[in-house]
Amino acid sequence: MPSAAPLAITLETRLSGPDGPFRLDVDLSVAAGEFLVLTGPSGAGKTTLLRLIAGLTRPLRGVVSMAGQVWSDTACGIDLPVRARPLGFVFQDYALFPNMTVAGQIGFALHDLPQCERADRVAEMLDLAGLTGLAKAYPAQLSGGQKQRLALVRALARCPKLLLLDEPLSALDPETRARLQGELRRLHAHFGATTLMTSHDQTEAQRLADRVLRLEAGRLSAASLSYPPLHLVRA
Ligand SMILES: Nc1ncnc2c1ncn2[C@@H]1O[C@H](COP(=O)(O)OP(=O)(O)OP(=O)(O)O)[C@@H](O)[C@H]1O
Repeated sequence: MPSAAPLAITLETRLSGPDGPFRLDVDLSVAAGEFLVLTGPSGAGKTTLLRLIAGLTRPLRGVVSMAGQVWSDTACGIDLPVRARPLGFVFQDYALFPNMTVAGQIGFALHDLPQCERADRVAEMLDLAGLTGLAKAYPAQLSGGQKQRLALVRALARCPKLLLLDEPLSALDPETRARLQGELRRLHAHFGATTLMTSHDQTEAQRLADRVLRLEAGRLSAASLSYPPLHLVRA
């Protein structure tokens, strides 16, 4: 079970939804190594919450800290830039560079490593993603599942403390999606990163997560489980 220093989030901001303005007001503690899935209706603020944690969006007020390091604190004027936060972010649309090879995309994420170390690390990540044979391919030559596996290992290449996944599987066909759920859980276990994922799919959320929370109109609540988590089924 996850342990050690948690990710602690107390954030408040104003959002404007289709039914008018509402407040995102979140107080959340996530254990180190926990896999937490956020569900909830469209427009509830799930993506915004991930963006606030990553430092891509500024909150009205609040604090984000991870393993004792304050990433942002509006009261103290602390706001670490995204690149200074040890996190990986995976978006629904993969966000791959179209003119960069598969190996190049991973190497780019490791640009500050010495060349020989970088090559070894790229090879290791390609192997983990099952993409070694496609190292020289470009994103347009990959299937949806391959693109998403690449986006995942690219985000994990630097061994981030925190992995943020925004609807990472929603663009995939059901079969690929089911397969990638197992891949996600495997990579999560391999890297041990605390993981926060958003998903519209209740079954997916409940099978992947250590804990599922529901975000509705900017407020978090516990979601009840009706399916056994995938990792428990496989154990
Ligand atoms: N910077 C911002 N300022 C004000 N409103 C915003 C801002 N960013 C997003 N919103 C609004 O906040 C609401 C929540 O958006 P968000 O994308 O976080 O929801 P979501 O739960 O991720 O939805 P979906 O499941 O459809 O992706 C939307 O109505 C959006 O237009």
